Formats: sequence, structure tokens, C-alpha cells
Amino acid sequence: MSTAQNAILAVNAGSSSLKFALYPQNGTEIGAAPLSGNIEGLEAGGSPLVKVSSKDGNSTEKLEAGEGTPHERALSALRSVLERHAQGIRITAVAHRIVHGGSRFAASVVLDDDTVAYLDTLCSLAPLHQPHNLAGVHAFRKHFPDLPQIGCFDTAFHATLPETEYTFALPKALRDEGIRRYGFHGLSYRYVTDRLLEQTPRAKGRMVIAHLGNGASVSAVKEGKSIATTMGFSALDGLMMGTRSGSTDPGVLLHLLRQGWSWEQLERTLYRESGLRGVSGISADMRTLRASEEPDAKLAIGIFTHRLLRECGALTACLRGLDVLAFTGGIGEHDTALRKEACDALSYLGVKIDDAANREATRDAIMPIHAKDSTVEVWVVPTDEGRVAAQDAARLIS
Ligand SMILES: Nc1ncnc2c1ncn2[C@@H]1O[C@H](COP(=O)(O)OP(=O)(O)O)[C@@H](O)[C@H]1O
Ligand SMILES: CC(=O)OP(=O)(O)O
Ligand SMILES: [Mg+2]
Repeated sequence: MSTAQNAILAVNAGSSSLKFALYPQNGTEIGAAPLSGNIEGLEAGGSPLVKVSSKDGNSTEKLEAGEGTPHERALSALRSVLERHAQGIRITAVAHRIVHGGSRFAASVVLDDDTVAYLDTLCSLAPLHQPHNLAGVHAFRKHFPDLPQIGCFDTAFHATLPETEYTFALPKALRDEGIRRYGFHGLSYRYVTDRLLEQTPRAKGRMVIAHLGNGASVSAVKEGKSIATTMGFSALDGLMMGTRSGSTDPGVLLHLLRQGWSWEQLERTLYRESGLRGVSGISADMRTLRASEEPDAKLAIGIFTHRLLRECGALTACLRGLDVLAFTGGIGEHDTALRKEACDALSYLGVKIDDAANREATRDAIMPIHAKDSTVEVWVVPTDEGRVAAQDAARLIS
């Protein structure tokens, strides 16, 4: 990078990690990030590591012990990374991924005391994310008081959901309190939608996009707009996830409450002790489960795949047909076996993949994997949520 290059710092502060990337900025234009990384192991009792990927290569080092909250210490570590790897760069704004924008934000905003206070009221709707996202915002506002801090919301992309999709069949009094479906992973869906629109004219039609990471959801995107999605009021709905249950009959929760379970117990079980981890009893990490011969590891993968297929069918029905199927997120981008099984099972929709292309598509590049005679295009798209956040920040400060 040349001297005095402007750049936007994109931050994704989660419960156990702080991901960052520095995007060169020229007015409203955003370049490829020459510096990115992850400070992981920030949970209580974790052993924090600072992983950096820069033009000088990759490095991993331990986070030094020190004063302050884990996010403040991670921020100090990030400052030292920036001092070492980003000399001559002027940071113009910090773009924060924030999962919940509630009913107030359908687009990214400049964060101030009032907006942060509102976002704070949404913490119980996304306990795994929102408090940590906001801890990141507080730490950055304290240490960089002169920089604009921008909030970029996972819910915003789903502002186009039709009323019949976002409304629960609940009494009006509850609906009036903002109890509705919001949808999440919106920065990722926007990124994937934009990339596919550049690649294929069929992306203007009916797309099912599966974001399969630690959190997982699937969305139906029609003419570039979200019309249905599997996550709802919270990031707990829909697919099975790493540690989250996904959709569970609310009758189960009522049963447990009657048995004397507290809301804290329920919250911990549903958000942290379920999903791949809960079913397998081994790990929340798909790679570990793939490598295991244990029957419960196979069951966990089986349920994950089954629920994905179920939702793909439901979303295709909402779209009245399918033109493009896309995979993204850590599992969607790398798990060849999952893509193969899912696509074979979706052959009734006209989906047919090219096995060689499917095996090739783990190289961190956007790639089509459908066979020539497939009536549905199938793509693997490495997501970049930070880039969408940085783009919005560039637009807001320009
Ligand atoms: N090669 C791989 N095969 C299967 N799963 C993978 C592979 N690489 C990463 N994953 C899975 O991706 C998931 C993490 O996804 P990611 O999108 O990175 O998470 P996050 O939501 O934290 O950003 C984990 O379950 C991990 O096992
Ligand atoms: C909204 C959500 O589930 O996010 P993540 O996949 O980062 O956990
Ligand atoms: Mg993710």
C-alpha cells in the first residue's frame, strides 16, 4: 500500500473472537483487504491467539495477559498489529458487524449514544452476538473517539421480507411489541447476491442461498431481494447449527418450563449446548465430526443435512421455482461431501452438480459447480461480511 492510503477497519466482535480486516478506501470505492485477522479464544478460560494475515505472510501469536475486558485487550492487540502492519495507513472509520438492528434500522448507520442505547435493548434477542458486538463498539469508541463508528446490521438485508413471511401467527398485542421474524446473516447474503449478479444473469431470478457457518441459515432471494429466510425473531430459528438447536417445537420449551427449568438454563441449552455439539457430544466443528466414526457424529451430520434439504424445499416453494442455488460460510465453502449430498437430493428440482468442479471448489474463489445439463445453476461463493460493512461505511462518511 502506498503512503497515506485511507482505509476502513471492519470489525466482527463475537462471543469468542474478534475478526478484523482493513479495506483500502478511495471515496466510496473499497479495495481488497491486504490485512486481516482474528483474535480468538476470548471466552472465559480461553487461551487467546492473535492470527494475522498480511502481505508479509501469516502469523499466530498468544495474546498477552493484561488489564481490561477481553474485547479491550483484543483491541490493544489489534492496535499493535496495525502499528506493525499498517504503517502509512489512515483509518477513516470503523465498520462494525452488528447482528440485530431491530425494527429501527433497515440500513447501516453512524453510531452515537442514542443508537447504541437502542441496540443495547436488543441484547436478549441475540445473546450470543449482540452484547459482544456492542462490547466491541464500546471499546472502539473509547480508544478511537475521533473516528466515525458505523453499525452494519445482519437484519437489514431482510427488510424486504413480505408481511406474511415476517408475521407470526400470534395475537396482535404481541405483534405490536415488535415480536416478528427479522432474519440474519444479511451482510453475507448481500455480498453473495452482489457477486452472483456480476457472474450470471440468472441471479436476477430466484435464488436459494445457504450460509452454513457456526451460525447457519438459508434465504430465498428473488430479483436481488430477500423474500423468505430460516432465522426469525432470533438467530436461534431454522437450521441446526454448531451449538444452536435451530427450530424446536415451542411445546418442548413449555414442557421444560413446567418442569421447573429457568430461562437461563433454556437459553444456555438452546444456544450453546445443542446443534452439532449437543447431538454428537463431541464437537461443534464440522471438520471434527467428518473425521469421527462415532454414530452420534454421523447422526449430527445427518440431521444437519436433512434440515438443510427441508428448508431448501420450503424456500423453493416460496420462490415458486429455482434458478440458482449457492453455498457460503465455512461449511458451505469447504464441505464437498455436504454439497454433493444436498445437490443429489435436490435433483428433483433440476439440480445436478459436476463432481470434479465440486471437489475443486475449496480454493477460496467464487466458482460454479453445476453440470452442463443442470437446469439450476449451483455456485460456491466465499463470503466477505467485512467488505459489505466497509462499503457501507465508505458511503456513509463520503
Ligand atoms: N474443510 C472443511 N470441511 C468441513 N467444514 C469446514 C471446513 N472448514 C471449515 N469448516 C466448518 O465451518 C464452520 C465455521 O464456519 P465459519 O463461517 O468460519 O464460522 P463463523 O460463523 O464463526 O464465521 C465450522 O463448523 C468448521 O468446521
Ligand atoms: C447471526 C449468526 O448466527 O451469526 P454467526 O454465524 O456469526 O454466529
Ligand atoms: Mg459467520
